[in-house]
Amino acid sequence: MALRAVSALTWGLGGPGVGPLRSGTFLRCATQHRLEKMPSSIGFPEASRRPFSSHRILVDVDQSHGVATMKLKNPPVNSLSLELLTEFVISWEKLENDKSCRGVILTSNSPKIFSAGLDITDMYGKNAAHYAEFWKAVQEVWLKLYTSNMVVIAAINGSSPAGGCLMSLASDYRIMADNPKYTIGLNETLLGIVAPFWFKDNLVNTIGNRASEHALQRGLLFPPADALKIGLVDQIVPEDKVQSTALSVMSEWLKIPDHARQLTKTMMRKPTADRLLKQREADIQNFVSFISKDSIQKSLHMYLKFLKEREK
Ligand SMILES: CCCCCCCCCCCCC/C=C/C(=O)SCCNC(=O)CCNC(=O)[C@H](O)C(C)(C)COP(=O)(O)OP(=O)(O)OC[C@H]1O[C@@H](n2cnc3c(N)ncnc32)[C@H](O)[C@@H]1OP(=O)(O)O
Repeated sequence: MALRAVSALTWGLGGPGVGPLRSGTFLRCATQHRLEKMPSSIGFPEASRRPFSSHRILVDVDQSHGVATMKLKNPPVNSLSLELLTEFVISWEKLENDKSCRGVILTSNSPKIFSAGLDITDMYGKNAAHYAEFWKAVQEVWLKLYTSNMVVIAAINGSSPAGGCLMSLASDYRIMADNPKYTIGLNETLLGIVAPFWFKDNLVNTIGNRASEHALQRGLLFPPADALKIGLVDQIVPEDKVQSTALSVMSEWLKIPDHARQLTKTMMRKPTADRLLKQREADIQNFVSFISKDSIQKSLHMYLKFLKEREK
């Protein structure tokens, strides 16, 4: 009975005003019925799985439930290199174009590390053209995640500093493994660099202005319990429950009619995304000139040295 009510609502609202979303909505309603019958804590049945992958991205689409799991796979620390970012965009577009895919769980293939953030070696000792290409790819990944029509859930199964935190922030919901050894946050200032305005905007939209001011200036990295307290993550769960919780949360989100959720998401996020879109080229130029400075290159050099030499 409840299933029918959801579908009637969805289709009833699929009028001329939501034209571009309509056909997707019909397809997605069929998926929705099956999804609501799914015991949410189980994995995907083999028969309906359609995996695809590239060197650094593994994707497993469960077609019958309309949910994909995307895993970052760039050992040793899942740094967001130009190659990974490029492959990410290609895989993401594939999912966006797959009308049966309504939600993505973003996670890591490595134990202990969700992502070490932007690959510092892409920001150090390269030329201006490389920095520009790299930054454009960083922008593109953020825009894709932040403005996606799909439900995006970050299953943060390890540490998630800086760019790793940004990917999580761009998701709709964040579930983190409750292990005090893991941390999450925008720690750019600790590297002697500055989080750009759109990292800051995404953080402010998530945890508020005062908490962002504090966290950003000090480059704070929060253990899960503290991240939960300030709203940087939405839920913390035992390490072995991250994926099953993500599936369960996804099934709740997918009960909402797609077009209504998507329009609401757009209403909430478009002004922030537009701020970057309006000055995308200037933002690239800012990054290139900032990162090329001798003082910044020196800071990055020192930080890389610190990472290599610190006691484990
Ligand atoms: C007027 C205002 C103007 C403003 C203009 C603004 C313009 C924009 C400015 C620039 C903005 C840039 C934004 C940057 C965002 C980022 O994401 S920067 C990256 C930040 N990341 C980090 O600080 C994380 C660093 N890494 C770690 O803390 C740890 O590695 C780990 C993730 C916790 C894992 O620890 P562990 O398992 O112990 O592994 P390690 O031994 O430390 O590392 C293994 C090897 O990996 C190398 N490595 C680690 N992180 C990175 C990385 N991010 N990039 C590249 N390489 C990395 C590490 O050095 C080890 O290397 P080897 O010793 O050679 O094995």
